[in-house]
Amino acid sequence: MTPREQEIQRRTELSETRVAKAVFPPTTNHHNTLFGGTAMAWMDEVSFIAATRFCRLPLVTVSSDRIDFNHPIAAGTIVELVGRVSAVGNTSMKVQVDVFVEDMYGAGRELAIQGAFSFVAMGEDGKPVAVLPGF
Ligand SMILES: CC(=O)SCCNC(=O)CCNC(=O)[C@H](O)C(C)(C)COP(=O)(O)OP(=O)(O)OC[C@H]1O[C@@H](n2cnc3c(N)ncnc32)[C@H](O)[C@@H]1OP(=O)(O)O
Repeated sequence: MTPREQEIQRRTELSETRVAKAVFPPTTNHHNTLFGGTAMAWMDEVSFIAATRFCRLPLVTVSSDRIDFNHPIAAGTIVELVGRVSAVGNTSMKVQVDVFVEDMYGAGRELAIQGAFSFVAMGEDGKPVAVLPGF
C-alpha cells in the first residue's frame, strides 16, 4: 500500500459520519412517510460533513449520483445516515451515503436509501486545489 493509499484509508475511517434523526411530522409527506427532498438534504449535509472531515478544506458540491429510495420511511421511525468517503481524486472526492431505518419499539434495521455525492476542494482564488496535498 502506498503512503497515499494509507493516508486515504486512515482519513476515511476518521471521517465516517453518522447522524440519527427521528422522523417527526415536519419532515413527512401526504403518505405519512419521510419526504424524499428532506432525505436528500440530510444526505447532502452528512456527505458534506464526512468530506470536510476527510480533507479539512473548503468544499463545494459538484454532483450527486443516482439516489435509490428502496423502502419508504414511515413517520415515527428512527433513521441513521452513514456517510463514508468512497473515492478520492486529485481535487475531488466522492462520499457514499446509506440511510437505514429502524423501528422505535422493535429490533431490526433496513437499508432504505442509498446515494453518493461528489465534492471539490476550493482554494482562496476559487479554483480547485488538491484534497491531499503532500500525498
Ligand atoms: C456546499 C455547497 O452547498 S456548494 C453549492 C453548490 N455547488 C456549487 O455551487 C459548485 C458549482 N460548480 C463549480 O464551481 C465548478 O463546477 C467546480 C469549481 C466545482 C469545478 O469546476 P471545473 O471547471 O469542472 O473544475 P475541473 O475541471 O478542474 O475539475 C475539478 C475536479 O472536479 C471533478 N468534477 C468536475 N465535474 C464533475 C462532476 N460533474 N461530477 C464529478 N466530478 C466532477 C473533476 O473530475 C476534477 O476532479 P479531480 O481533480 O479529482 O480529477
